Parts: sequence; structure tokens; C-alpha cells
Amino acid sequence: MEYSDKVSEGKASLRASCDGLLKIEKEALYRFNLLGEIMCSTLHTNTPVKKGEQVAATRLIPLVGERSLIEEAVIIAESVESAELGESVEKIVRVLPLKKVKAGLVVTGSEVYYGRIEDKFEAVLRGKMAELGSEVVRVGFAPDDASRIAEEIRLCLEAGADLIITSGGMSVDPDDVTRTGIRKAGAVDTVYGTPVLPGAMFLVGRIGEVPVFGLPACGMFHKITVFDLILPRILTNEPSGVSNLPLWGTEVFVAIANIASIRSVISENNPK
Ligand SMILES: Nc1nc2c(c(=O)[nH]1)N[C@H]1C(S)=C(S)[C@@H](COP(=O)(O)OP(=O)(O)OC[C@H]3O[C@@H](n4cnc5c(N)ncnc54)[C@H](O)[C@@H]3O)O[C@H]1N2
Ligand code: MOO
Repeated sequence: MEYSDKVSEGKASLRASCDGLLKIEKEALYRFNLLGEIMCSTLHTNTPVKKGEQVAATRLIPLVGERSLIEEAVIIAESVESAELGESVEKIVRVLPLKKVKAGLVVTGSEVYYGRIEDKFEAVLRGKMAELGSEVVRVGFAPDDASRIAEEIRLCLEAGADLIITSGGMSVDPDDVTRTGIRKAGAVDTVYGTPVLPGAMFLVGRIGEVPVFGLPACGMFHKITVFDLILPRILTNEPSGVSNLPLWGTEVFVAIANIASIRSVISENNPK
């Protein structure tokens, strides 16, 4: 975080010192604001932010106040326990840098594969990865055939992908076989369904330590979907982050549950 060295209109502003994911310790912020004559307002926690962006501002509301009030505010601001980490983080407002990953994309759909319609997904996903400082190492195309989808996922892994994203084929039509393809590729701990719109038919799982995201077609039509909520969180070094993938089976879903609680888990025998 960077703090403004000048106070303007009685307010001091806090800016992100790097690109990353904003973390607000809400309980501590609440106690800070309960002091009454001093306030701090922030952007929402888990918002991706850019270096230099203003993320919070604080002021003494009556402009002049007792020194003891400031001292109390400083104690609250400096003794913060992170709700997610369960440990001291010494800041109410933090920006976590994002890890750079190499994504492998698998665009599914026979109508795209056989050229009946032009693919619109690749450009969207390339843009979203680039926006967060990550890159795409391979883009594979597969028809509505689970084995072909699995094969394209395997080729992405061979190309060094440490994140797999599939697009389309996540709904209930007979040709929606992307989930089966993801499972054929060896994905485990798969969770299908989130209480987020757009994105209710989103899937998350892992192949070894590589996260796999199955995006329903809404990922292409809407600017923000569940994918945009989860992706930056996966790229941090917090428990939900890519560097802690051994924890994936349970803890990552607990962390993600703040924004997308688990609706259903695919069983071995019932991939739909
Ligand atoms: N009976 C139901 N149908 C649908 C439901 C439902 O609950 N019950 N939910 C809808 C919602 S919400 C979503 S989201 C979609 C999920 O769709 P899919 O992920 O299966 O998407 P597709 O069927 O593969 O494609 C939908 C549409 O988009 C076109 N498409 C797909 N991929 C591409 C691409 N790469 N480039 C350009 N266009 C693409 C595709 O041709 C279809 O027209 O399900 C709803 N239906
Ligand atoms: O399943 Mo769709 O992903 O709800 O928008």
C-alpha cells in the first residue's frame, strides 16, 4: 500500500503499490469505523486493482479531534487478525500480488470446430488472462466428443500449462460433454455448480496440481462471470492460491465459498 503524503480536504488516501487483489479485513475495519469520529472507506475485498489505484480513504470526521482517538485507531489498524488466514496480518487494507500462470485453453463445440461459426471465446479469455498478467500457452479446439476434449487438455498440459480452461458444453443438452471430457483427462475433486449468475454451470477441479475451470458459454457473452471472481483468487499466494494446490480438495473451496458456495459435487457415476 502507498499512503498519500498530503492530506486533501481532510482526507488521506491509500493507493495500491502493485497490481493485485485487494484484501480488506472487514471485522477490523468495522471496529475502526465504530470509533465514530474517524472513518475509513474502501473498495470491496477481493477486487482486482492496478498499481496506483485508490483503494481506500480515511479522515477525521470533525477535522479536529483528541489525540487519544487517533492512538486508539492506530492500535486497531495495526493489530489485525486475518479472517481467511487465521493469523496476524498487521494491515486492514492489503494488496496481494498475483502469480503469473500459463493457461491452456480448450474451446469445445462441434459448430466451432467444423467452422460453422467463428470462435469468440479465445479472444475473451486471452484478454482476461493478460489483464491479470498471465499468458496463454496453448489453444486447442475439440468437437463435442469427450475423448477429443480430454486429448486437447492433455496436449495443453504437455505444453506446460499450469491452469486449464475449457469453454462451452457445460449445460444439459446431449452434446454437452465437456464435463465428461474434463473427467476423462483425469480431473478430480470436481465441483459443478455455483450460486453465481452468470456462471451457475461453472466447474472447478484439478488434474494433479493443475486447476481446471470449465466455463459455460456465459463466460463469452458476459463481461463479468463467476470465472472473474475466482481467477484472481487462484492467482494469489493465499490458501486458495495456485502455490497451495496440495490444499485444493477442501481448503480452496472453503475460501472460494465466500463468493460461490458449493452446490453439488459430481459423483464418479453421475458426471451430469
Ligand atoms: N435446458 C437448459 N438449457 C440451458 C440452461 C439450463 O439451465 N437449462 N442454462 C443456460 C445457461 S445459464 C448457460 S450458461 C448455458 C450453458 O451453455 P454451454 O456452456 O453448454 O454452452 P453451449 O451450448 O456450448 O453454447 C451456447 C451458445 O454459445 C455458442 N458458442 C459456444 N462456444 C462458442 C465459441 N467458442 N464461439 C462462439 N460461439 C460459441 C454456441 O454455438 C451456442 O449458441 O446453457 C443455457 N441453456
Ligand atoms: O449456467 Mo449459466 O452459467 O447460469 O449463466
